[in-house]
Amino acid sequence: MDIVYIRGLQVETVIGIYDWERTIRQTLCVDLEMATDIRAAARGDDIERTLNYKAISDRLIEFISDSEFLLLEALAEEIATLLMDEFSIPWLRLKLGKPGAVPQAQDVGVVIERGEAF
Ligand SMILES: Nc1nc2c(c(=O)[nH]1)N=C([C@H](O)[C@@H](O)CO)CN2
Repeated sequence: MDIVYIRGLQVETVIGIYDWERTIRQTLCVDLEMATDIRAAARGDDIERTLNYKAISDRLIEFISDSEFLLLEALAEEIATLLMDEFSIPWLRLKLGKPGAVPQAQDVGVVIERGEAF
């Protein structure tokens, strides 16, 4: 199994359970690992045969920017479903960090794995 990844993608959005959080935009940090087999793309030197991290980053930015979830958990599940459906990803590991949420912590958030690796 091979991995195409995106690390440290920063996106501003409305997210949080408190009233004050519904009135501001906060920065989330996305780390994403996606299972794939890169051999066909490598053989053909062909972007069409692999997971295009630029296209996936653009989709993530669009979706997260437009969303207004309360919980990171809810956003993470929606992102996983969307990416697996739209880009035919069999397995992914997604980390959503909310670095500003707890001032005493460097970062807080969730990590999920969905699908089956091969
Ligand atoms: N497991 C979670 N815990 C908390 C979340 C969350 O989304 N998932 N959210 C908050 C607040 O919105 C927080 O980020 C404000 O500082 C608290 N705990």
